[in-house]
Amino acid sequence: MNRNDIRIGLFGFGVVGQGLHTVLERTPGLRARIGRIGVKDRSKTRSLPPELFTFERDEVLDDPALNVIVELIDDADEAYRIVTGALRRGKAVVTTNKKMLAEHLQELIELQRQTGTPLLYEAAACASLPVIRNLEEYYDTDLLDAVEGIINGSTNYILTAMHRDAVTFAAALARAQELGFAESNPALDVEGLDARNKLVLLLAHALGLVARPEDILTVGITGISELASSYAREKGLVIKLVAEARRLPDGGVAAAVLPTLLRPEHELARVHDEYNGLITQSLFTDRQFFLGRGAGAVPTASAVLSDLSALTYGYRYEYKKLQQQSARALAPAAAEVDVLVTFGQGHAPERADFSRIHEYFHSEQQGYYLTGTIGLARLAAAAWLRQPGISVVRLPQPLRAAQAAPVASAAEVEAADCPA
Ligand SMILES: NC(=O)C1=CN([C@@H]2O[C@H](COP(=O)(O)OP(=O)(O)OC[C@H]3O[C@@H](n4cnc5c(N)ncnc54)[C@H](OP(=O)(O)O)[C@@H]3O)[C@@H](O)[C@H]2O)C=CC1
Ligand SMILES: N[C@@H](CC=O)C(=O)O
Repeated sequence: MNRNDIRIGLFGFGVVGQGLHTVLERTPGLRARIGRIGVKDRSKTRSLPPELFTFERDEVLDDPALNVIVELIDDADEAYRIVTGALRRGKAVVTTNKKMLAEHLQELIELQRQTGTPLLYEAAACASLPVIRNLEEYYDTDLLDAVEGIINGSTNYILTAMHRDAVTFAAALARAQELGFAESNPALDVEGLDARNKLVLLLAHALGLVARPEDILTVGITGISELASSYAREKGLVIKLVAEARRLPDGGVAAAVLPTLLRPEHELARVHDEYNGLITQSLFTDRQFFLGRGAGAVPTASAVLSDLSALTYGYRYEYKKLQQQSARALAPAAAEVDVLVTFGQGHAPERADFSRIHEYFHSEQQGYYLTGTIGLARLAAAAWLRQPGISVVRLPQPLRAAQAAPVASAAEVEAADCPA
């Protein structure tokens, strides 16, 4: 494929698909044209000539006039069929579907190797931020210790609107949907699952680990309590949904997506609206920070455009960290985290799950909270974590290797004076 002859078979003509059309119209220097568009809904009026559209997947995949497939649909199962079908036909693919990628990453890496056909997905993690290719190429030799970021635009938009502008959760979510930031199923955003899927991609390209999404502890923003918000306000902290992956000294990796209290001087505390921010931590460069729009039509399409351009010079992911690392795995049992847990009477967390309880508080009006240290595996397995009426927010300290300390002694629990 050369820069003067990019013939795109496009799937999806929604927010990102139309964004790609806009971006291509305004990009001199790359002669790309959309040859066919696969969509689903026969009743929709389209802004382009009807003969461009089809409802048959194979009409696009088998069209010999098209030399690249761009998959921009919101159905992960159908996206999987499109992407694997294209790779098996030897057609290079660009996709934005992080759910599909996270669920099938190992298989898709294998398929690229078997077919010798590239699959690029810069927009699937952090939309317009150029993170995947940077993690893959720039940090090829200076090995990364951690990535930490706000990697979902909708939840950041909602939290910003609620805390800065005093908008309700429902109104902020509705606006994020109108603006094209939210997933078609917004539960993926607000329950933290979209951030988790993106973290799977970052783990592979930053730390050389292909994780199963369901193995990553994930808490979204729907349960953040009023008491947690007032705790944040009183301490001068902000709550953001943060995804974090960190190498532990024994070689394992701790990873989680958690609402997190951040100090105002933290880079991520100043990431607002639908913006994303990603911090990398490596041995030689130390700390670096990427900032940019994490959702929306044209910003997302700009990353798709960049992938199309990369294909014209033969670029493909080599999954360099996967080659460099041997047998790296998630190790939640070797990690711990400091959390704020708020709860009401009759909804207390299991105190014995904590290795240390730092503070305990009760307010007649607002309920109870405790702060403490808990093993990541313990927290993930805790039945109380998913109970209504209990809210868990990470304290500002990063994930870290678990200390040898035993779980809270009876005396410590007694001293903390928590209710049962
Ligand atoms: N919106 C954003 O900011 C970002 C989105 N993404 C990802 O990009 C993808 C697209 O998102 P977005 O554009 O917002 O979604 P939209 O809901 O706006 O558009 C979805 C498109 O997919 C088409 N579609 C759905 N199911 C099928 C199917 N079975 N066969 C063919 N076409 C189908 C729809 O067809 P029809 O028009 O007929 O309804 C529609 O054109 C998703 O994977 C999303 O996660 C990634 C980064 C940012
Ligand atoms: N729904 C996603 C869209 C981009 O990936 C988000 O809000 O981040």
